[in-house]
Amino acid sequence: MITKVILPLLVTIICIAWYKWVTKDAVDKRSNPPLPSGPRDLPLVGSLPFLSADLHRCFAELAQTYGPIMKIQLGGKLCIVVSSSSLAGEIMRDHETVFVNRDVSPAADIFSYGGSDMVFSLYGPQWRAIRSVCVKEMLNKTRLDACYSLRRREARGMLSRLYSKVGTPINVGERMFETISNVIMSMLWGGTLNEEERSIVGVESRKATKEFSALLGRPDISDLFPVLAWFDIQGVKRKTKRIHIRLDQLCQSVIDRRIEIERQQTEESNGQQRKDLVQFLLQLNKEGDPKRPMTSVMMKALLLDVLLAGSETSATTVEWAMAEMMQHPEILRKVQVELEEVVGMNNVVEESHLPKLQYLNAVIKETLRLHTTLPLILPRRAAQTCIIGGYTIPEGARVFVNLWAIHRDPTNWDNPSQFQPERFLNETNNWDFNGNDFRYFPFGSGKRICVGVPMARRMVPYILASLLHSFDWKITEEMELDLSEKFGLSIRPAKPVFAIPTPRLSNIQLYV
Ligand code: HEM
Repeated sequence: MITKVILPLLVTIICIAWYKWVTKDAVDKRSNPPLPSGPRDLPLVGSLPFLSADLHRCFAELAQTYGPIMKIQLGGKLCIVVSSSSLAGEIMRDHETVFVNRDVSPAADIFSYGGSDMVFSLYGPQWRAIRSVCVKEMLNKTRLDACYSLRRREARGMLSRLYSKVGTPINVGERMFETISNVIMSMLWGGTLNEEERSIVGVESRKATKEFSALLGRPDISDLFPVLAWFDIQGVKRKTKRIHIRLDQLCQSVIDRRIEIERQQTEESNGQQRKDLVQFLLQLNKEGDPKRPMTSVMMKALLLDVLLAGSETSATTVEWAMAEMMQHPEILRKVQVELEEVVGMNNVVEESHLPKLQYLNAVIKETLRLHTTLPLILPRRAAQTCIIGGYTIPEGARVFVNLWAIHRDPTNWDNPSQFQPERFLNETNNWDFNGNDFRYFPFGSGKRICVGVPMARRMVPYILASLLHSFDWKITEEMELDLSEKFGLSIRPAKPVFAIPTPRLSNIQLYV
């Protein structure tokens, strides 16, 4: 009886179990595609020991072996790197809601007052409210037009300072950072502070934002090994907190100053036009409209966002454009010929000239392609497990889109490593900055696309055009020009770019 019933039953069960076990892998693969492949990793540290400091280049090289989507274990973080325009489209457009949040490091968390800003906050009602205020009101055309006199004042100041240094080598990156952050600060609080206050606040905040972006761009053990975060081994958290306190006090002092000014104002002058952005934010704060919330923490977080996100990116773009033109004097000459035609030689550049400066605009587009300011954009975080390019991206993975590699992809660009502004002329595609073409999107794409595009579109060409219209620039043989890159929050030239200015305009009044 036992042999007749139990034995066949047992054999049947074993056969079914064996069949299930054998086919399990195939079924798993069908329903759950595998993780992408990637470089070897070691226990605990992952692939960290095998990576070089300039991550964007290193990722691009690894992609040659592992393909346009790969998995890299950085310490305790599982990272996914995509390096093709089609996969960038899958991440940033097709599955936008899954990847809409940034993967925030401990330093970024401190910088953003725990996500009360725009850059690092979670996608949700608060982010939507801040973003909408920024896009519709703070950086809209009318307000940017109204701030033109502040930008103009800073640009003229830059020309006058350069004029006093003619014939001597200028550190282009430093001067650009100074000028652009002055322009931004002027728009933020130029109507609130007097000249002396502006200069004190300017020096302090430039120093602090530089230190901040160095900290944000540096690999942090607490970020890669969350279990060690408490120990803050490199002291990144401690240093970030220290700088943050300084910047917080600085923003608070500006806000207090504005409150004091408004208190002193008479009834009639109170109705005057708002002159700067602090004034505008304070107004929102007072209104207390729940649809447009603006607490004092949000105000400070937003001021820091604009300062940090706007100055280094824009200044670096001008610095790279200048470096490329030092390398290619024929391109510099073409820009100057265009400026002579559009602006004239007895005049100064105005923002109203910018739409007519097509070659200059092509130079800027090419600079943003070849020297992609944020090479890995800002890493995103997978909110849920998702299939991209036929592979599984697990929930919580940090996702890097290697924009630097996409902007140099030979399948999309001829001679990708050459600086050729002409590629942006005579094209049916006008290669705009709206992030819809995943072959070229220097300002990112989708809901989190750079909110500062309208500001950068005015500031960067205006400053560059002013520099090239008012001065000739040259380098001597001793001033070696090195176009290699240094990886950080943004890519800067590894060695500072120096150039010597000589005035081009005969009317000295145009420099004062
Ligand atoms: C050449 C100059 C600039 C470049 C290349 C640049 C590039 C970028 C990029 C690539 C992103 C990430 C977009 C994404 O995740 O899809 C970004 C975000 C951002 N940028 Fe810019 N940016 C520039 C200038 C500015 C300026 C002048 C401001 C000042 C308002 C600014 C403010 C921001 C902010 C607030 C975000 C975060 C937006 C959000 O998360 O909703 N940027 N930028």
